[in-house]
This record gives sequence, structure tokens and C-alpha cells, in this order.
Amino acid sequence: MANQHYGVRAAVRWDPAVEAYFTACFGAARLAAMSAALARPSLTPTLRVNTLRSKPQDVIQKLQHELCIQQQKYHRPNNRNHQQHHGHDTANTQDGTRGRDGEVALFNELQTPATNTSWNLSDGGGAAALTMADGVLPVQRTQSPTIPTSKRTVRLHPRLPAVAVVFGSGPWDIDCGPGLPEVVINRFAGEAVFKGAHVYAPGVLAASGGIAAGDLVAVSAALERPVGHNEGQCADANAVESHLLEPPDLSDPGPSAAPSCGTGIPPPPRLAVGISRGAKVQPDGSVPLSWARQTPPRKLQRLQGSAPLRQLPLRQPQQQELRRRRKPGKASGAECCEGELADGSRAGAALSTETECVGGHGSSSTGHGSSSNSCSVGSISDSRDVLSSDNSEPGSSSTSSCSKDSESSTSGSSSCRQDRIFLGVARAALGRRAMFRAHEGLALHMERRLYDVPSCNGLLRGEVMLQALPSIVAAQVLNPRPGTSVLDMCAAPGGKTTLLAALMSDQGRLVALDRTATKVAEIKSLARDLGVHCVEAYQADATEAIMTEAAAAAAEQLTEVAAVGSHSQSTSTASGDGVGDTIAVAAAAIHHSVSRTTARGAASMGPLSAIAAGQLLGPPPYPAGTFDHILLDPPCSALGLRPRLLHSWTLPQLRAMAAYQRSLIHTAVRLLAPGGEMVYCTCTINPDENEANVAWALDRFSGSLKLLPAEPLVGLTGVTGADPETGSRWLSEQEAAMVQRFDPGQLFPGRRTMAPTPPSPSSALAAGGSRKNGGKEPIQRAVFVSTQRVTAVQESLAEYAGTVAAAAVAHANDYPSGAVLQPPPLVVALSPAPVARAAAPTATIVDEDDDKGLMPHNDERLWAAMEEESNASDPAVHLTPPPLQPYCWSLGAMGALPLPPSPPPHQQVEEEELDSRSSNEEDSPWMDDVMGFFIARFQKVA
Ligand SMILES: C[S@@+](CC[C@H](N)C(=O)[O-])C[C@H]1O[C@@H](n2cnc3c(N)ncnc32)[C@H](O)[C@@H]1O
Repeated sequence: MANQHYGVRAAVRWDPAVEAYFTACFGAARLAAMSAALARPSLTPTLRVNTLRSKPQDVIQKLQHELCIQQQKYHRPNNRNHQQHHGHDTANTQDGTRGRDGEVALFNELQTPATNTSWNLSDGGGAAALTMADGVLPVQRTQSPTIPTSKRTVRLHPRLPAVAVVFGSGPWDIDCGPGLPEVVINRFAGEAVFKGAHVYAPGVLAASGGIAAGDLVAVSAALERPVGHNEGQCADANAVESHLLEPPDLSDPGPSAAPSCGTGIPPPPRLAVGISRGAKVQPDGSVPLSWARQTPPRKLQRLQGSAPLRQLPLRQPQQQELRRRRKPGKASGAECCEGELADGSRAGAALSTETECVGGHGSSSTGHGSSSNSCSVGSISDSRDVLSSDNSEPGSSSTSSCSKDSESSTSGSSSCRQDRIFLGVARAALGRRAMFRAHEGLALHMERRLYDVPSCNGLLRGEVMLQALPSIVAAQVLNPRPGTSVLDMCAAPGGKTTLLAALMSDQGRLVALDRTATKVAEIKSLARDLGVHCVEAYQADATEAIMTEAAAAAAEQLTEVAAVGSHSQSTSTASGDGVGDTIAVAAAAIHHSVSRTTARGAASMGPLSAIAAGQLLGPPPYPAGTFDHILLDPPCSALGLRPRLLHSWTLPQLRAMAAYQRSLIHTAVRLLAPGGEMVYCTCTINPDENEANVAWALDRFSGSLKLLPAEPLVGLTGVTGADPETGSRWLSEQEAAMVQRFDPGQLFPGRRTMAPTPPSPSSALAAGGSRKNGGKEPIQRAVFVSTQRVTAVQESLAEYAGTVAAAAVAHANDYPSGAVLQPPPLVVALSPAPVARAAAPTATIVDEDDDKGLMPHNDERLWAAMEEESNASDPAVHLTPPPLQPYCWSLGAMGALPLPPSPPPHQQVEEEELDSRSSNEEDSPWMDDVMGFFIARFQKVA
């Protein structure tokens, strides 16, 4: 059995209308690239160093050490079981070869599925003999997935301060050999496994018969499919499957926008896995579908009498979990941009039960499955067919009709391997029966993973925190100075809040609001963990954080009275006048109470250092103009979070979310002090929540709000044009150049530069610039340009063409390295001054006449050479001519996109070498494999 037998999802699945909308927004190719990246983990997860506590350099050393321990904990070279059954495997993983292959696969996999490596794990039953007395697998019996003895590569990000990058690898081609038993887990658990988690018991859905603790098993995740029989209904408490949905957060968008029952917004199509917890994986890999049953299993009949399956009472942990999922503040999807959830909470919390089926059927079966699966990759068909056509008995997997016909892969009574995504090979920590009985605890310890990304959650607690790179950039864009007053409107769990505090050197006032009480506790707890003191966190609805005008006026009056009182206090004290004392005390009391609620009157928006040390701003509401800096990271559709195998948001829900965000923007702008700055960010790729909202804010507050470059510019430019459905505007070219859009999987080459407004179009280029030298002369220089800017660049070039003899613009889709930049960059070559090819032997310069375009270099040295050459030959021509600047990537790390500069993690690394490597190597090539994100920076006009 190898992973190609499974329907490894190349891309996240979207609601069809959303997919059509995004295709219209981005084009099919760009969306496909994003969808593919979303379905896999980031291979460059980032950890933010808490600079309040530690120095980045010191932390890198410790991280290396910790990750090494983490690996070795699960890999003992003298592990008897391992030696006995995996000798060949161990030898291979220790020689470093696979590591290199794996890393290459890492960066090639966007284009091609991994076929590089083959694991031979024909262990199967051997390990099964090692059943543990207590049913729990001791850690030393397991081994690391792909990097058994090496040290992981951790490096400081060369361009962002205090950011450590950990390098993962994958996808790996894991050939398990025939006969390995299988365990099917739910999607949430599967997504957690992608991020380095192991599998907890509640995440297990189905398993082959006869699995004992200690057995090696193949692990796959089942994906939800649309279920026809609940269409048009609101989710009801017992419809357990509907809670498997990616959370279209019904309560969060607020009363006006909530896409919930009764709002007129149709509920999302009902999706379900269709596999009851406790189901048995059949020898051919199929699992009986629960809805194909005519009758519930005997055990359930006994439990519930004649009640329908779905009305069975849930056990307490399951009920709690469902409640948690239904709550507005659930820690996934729209609510949480940061990091990974604790392994246990995500995997273990992931109930995929349609019924209360525990330890169900067939646990005594011994069949371990054959490798005769002949399913092919295919899409999931609507299970309405299943419902209407199939009435077979549970467990009748022999009727499985997984076929090579993609549409029919899920027809019949069974889910087959094609309906699942392969995750890797694990060691069972519990026997089959125990897996389904347990409500907590580890069920599977992952040993070999499709993607090898270390679990960084909780590493060096207090010194670092797992935080996605774009999130870090967002806080850095706001970059509040020490002593200022800052508002984080939607702050939980506090990842960005605590970074803002660090940027403020923990000096000033930082108010963190969140609507959910439990989440406010999380902010406080994180602040405590990280040693942050300047944060005051309150539970509040940020849309109501602004004082009404009447209240603000009253507060101002009180402030004046208080001021008079203070004055009279000082005079009366001097005169010994008792009446004056009384007034003064009363006034002081008023002053105190007013200042608690108003902090500073709207009229006194002076320097924030005016706030006395230790003085609290207090809970909202606040008068207009209270804050110098505001971070608005509102709830969003979270369509940039990865890995995600399914996104079930519907278009109306997305629209409602954008509307809700606008209500928050409205409040934010009013709370912002004149001259103050605000950052708006989301972790979604949806232009309606990003560019459209920025355009809306600029138009709505025209004259009082302006867009500033969201520096440091790390991401792509925003999308321009208008919404294909509504026609409402997105951004102009100039505006788009100021915001940052991170497309999932985008391999970022370096910083973007900003420049003044691009010049107006001219016809110079069309008049004779292009290919003027007919490809005869070597290329002088090259500039990479985002394809989003094709037109503008051509226009700018046209302007520029007056000073250069020729220009050529071509797509460079074919990168020699196999790496893909999305969108593919343009390469602009400017001639005619020659460049010495020999100066950069690693470079590949494609002749202009080559239709593939110009692929000028894979090494920064070439660029330097070009620059030198050009300076020598034509000092009037600058490296990046001003008109091009808004559209050009700095070439610092562009090129062939090599692997991370450190050696393959499979190699043993000497300590001294680590020392030198952990330094900030500005000149080495770099890339970031990021989540989807968006950042815009505004300033309120003074
Ligand atoms: C995207 S998350 C914020 C992540 C956070 N900025 C961080 O970096 O850790 C959005 C948060 O907004 C909160 N939220 C939603 N509606 C809100 C409202 N009206 N007022 C305040 N907080 C709200 C949610 O509870 C959620 O915690």
C-alpha cells in the first residue's frame, strides 16, 4: 500500500460558488496554486522570539537543541523493535540521502507529486506482537518519521527581526508495503497531523480489525462530502455531521450580518464524513458508510431502542466538544489566525461521529487488508445518490465500488481510499477496541508523515511563540512606539497583542479587547507567559467600544469640573478653607472616575506619554480619537489558514463576514486619534474582506483616512479592479502597491520596494522598444515584476524606454529549479549594454528570442555582476528605474529558489557549524512558504 492508492488531495475543496467567484477574482491558475498550498502545511513555520525575555541568537541555539531532543525522544538507535523490523529503513534515513531528497521534494511538490522516495515498511504484524501491558506505547519504542538522528534546521529569518524559521519537508512517498492495517481519522485530526501532531483517541473514526498496541498502521483522514438529505435545514443539535463543517461562524458576524437560520442567508450544504466512529476498515481499504445502513448495529439498537441513530445522546465529552464548536469563539476558522492548536485539543477534539458508536463492530476481526486497492484519484460525488440507491448492510464492504471512474468513487455503501487523504504511518498506542472506548489520550503515534513538519507548539514557552510570518509582519507594520496608547480590537488569543507590547518595549498602554470572556483569559495568560505588563485585556464587543457623542460630551464636562476641583484643592489646602477641601475631594473623585472611563478626553490627544505610568485606560467605551495606534484583526473567513482540506464557506456567508468587518472598521477609524495609524489585517484570501474593505474605508472616510505603504513590504501587491459579482471597486494600482497580500504557498523572494506614483502611460515602448536588439546582444539586466502588474509595467517601461534602447517583457513560467512563484513573475530585460555571462557561472540566461522568456539568474552574485557591468557601461541607467519600483521585487533572494541555506537536516551537524549558521545571513537565498493573509495600513488625517 502506498500513498498513491489514496486520493491525496492536491487542493483544498471549496464550495462550488465560492470556487467560481475566486476563479473570477484571481484566475484559474492563481487560485489552483493557492488551493494546492492550502491543502498542505507550511514548510517554513515561524516562531517569534520574545524579545522582552530573550535574544534571538540565544534562542536559535536552544531551539535547535529542543527540536533535536523532540526528535531523539522518539528515536532510539538501539530501539530493539526498530532495529528488528526497520533496519533497512533506519540505515536509509541515517545516511542523509533521503533528507536531501525530501527537501527537494518540498519545493518541487507544488508542481509535481512526490515520487522521490519509497519507504519499505513491510513490518505489519511483527510489531503487533509487542502489545503493551498498559495499552500505552512508551515513547522510546517509536521512531521519528523521516529525520531520525539529525538536528532540525532552525534559522533566524534573514529579513525579519526576531523571527526563527523551522524547515519542514515533504511530501514523502511512503510505500508501506502490503498488509499494513489501516486507521481512518477525521479531517480535523488529519489537519493537525499535518502540523506535527499525533492522533488522539477521539479523532479516530475507523480501524482495521485486530489492531493491537504497538502495531504499525497506515493512517488516512476521511473527508466530508455533501449530504443531500438535510438541505435547506438549519443545523440542529443532533446533526453531528454538520458540525464537521469548517466553521462558518454563525454567531460571530453579529446580529446584522450573521449568516444563520432566520437571517435569510441559506445555510451551507450539509457535509458529513459518513463513517461512524468504530467502523471497520475492510481488507480492500473500504469503510462502510453509516448512511447506507438500513438498521443500526445491534449494540446501538440495544442502547437506543427504536430511536433514530442521530438522536442518540452524546457522551459528555462529545457534548462539551460540540458546545465548544458551536460557540462563537471557537479556536478555528474565522477566529484564530495563530499557530497550531495543541495536538491533543485539535486531534482529540475532533469528533467525527455520526452516532454514539463506541467500540462498535468487528473489533475481533483479523483482516489486515490487502493492497489490492484500485481506486483512482477522483472527486467526491454527492451522496444523494448513495442515499437513494444503496441499502446494504453495515460492513458489507465487499460491495465497495471504488473505481477508476472519478465520479463514482464514493458510490455504493463504502468509502474507499480514494475518499481519504493519506497521512503517513503510525504506531498504535492503543489496541483497536481501546481506541474507540477512550475519550482522551494518544491513540496513534505518527512515525512517518507525508509532510514532516515539527510540532513547535509550546516549544521554549515564554521565550518564543509559534506565529505565522504574515501575522508578525502585520504587527511590525503597525510598529507602535514605546509610551503610546494602542488598541487591539479583536485580540484573542493575543499573539499580535503581545508582539505589539514587545515592539513598545512593554511601555505605554495597550488595550486588548475580545468579545469572548474565555478568550480574554487566554490573552491575559499569554501576556503572563511572555512577561508582558502593559496590556490590559477586557471582554467587550469592539463595535461598541466607542462612546456615544452625548456620553463623550458629559465625560468632557466632568473632566473640566475635575480640573477645577483639582485647582481648588490646591488653593484651599493652602488657605485652610474646609469648604474648598470638600469640593476638591469631590472633584478629585470625579476626576478619577472620569479618567478611568475616558482616559484622555477627545480634545487632549497629546503625546501618549501623558498617560501616567501604571495608569489604566480602563474598559471601553472610549471617546473618539483615543488611540494612537489601532490593530484591527477582525474575525474573518480564515481562508488563508493551512493546512485545510475543506473550506465550506458559502458566498453569502463571505459577504456577511465582509459587512461585519466594515462595522469594526467604522468603529476603529473613529477611535483613532488624528494622525494616528491603523493596521487592518485578515487571514483570508477573499478580496471582499480585503481589498474591497480597504476601498470601502477609503471611500467612506474620504478626506480623513489615507492609505500608507504597509512597510515592511514582504507580501505581494493587492488585487486591482472590481468585484466580478457586485462590481464594487477593489484597489487602484497605486493603492494595491501599498498593501500586502500573502498568497498561500507563495514563495516570497524578498522585500518589495515602494516608489512614488507610477508615471502615466506612454507609447514609447510600443513604438519600438521591444526586442529592439533582436536577441543578438547579451542581456544587460533583469528586473522581476509581479504579473499583477503586467499592464502597469509595460506602461512604466514605455516611459522608461526613452532612456534604454530596448525592453522585452516575457513570462518566466519555467523556473529551472522547478520552484513556482505565484503569480509567476515577469522578467523584464533591458538591453543593449552587455552583461558578462561568465561573471556568474551559475546563472542561466535565456536568449530574448526564446519564447520561454528570460530567466536571468539564480544567484545574487549575478545581479551584482549585472549592476557592476551596467554601472560601468552606462551609469545613467539605474538598476531599478524609479518608474518600475512599485512593481519590482528586490532581487536579493530571487532566482532559482534553492533550498534553505542550511544543510539537509538529515546530516549530523556540528555545534560550531550551528553557531555560524544561526547567524543572520542577509545574503543567502530565502523563501517563505506562508499562509494566506492581507495587511493594509491607514492613517487618520490630522
Ligand atoms: C482573527 S481573531 C484575532 C487574532 C488575534 N489578533 C491574534 O493575533 O492572536 C479574531 C478575534 O475577534 C474576536 N471577535 C469577534 N467579534 C468581535 C467583536 N465584535 N469584538 C471584539 N472581538 C471580537 C474573536 O473572539 C476572535 O478572538
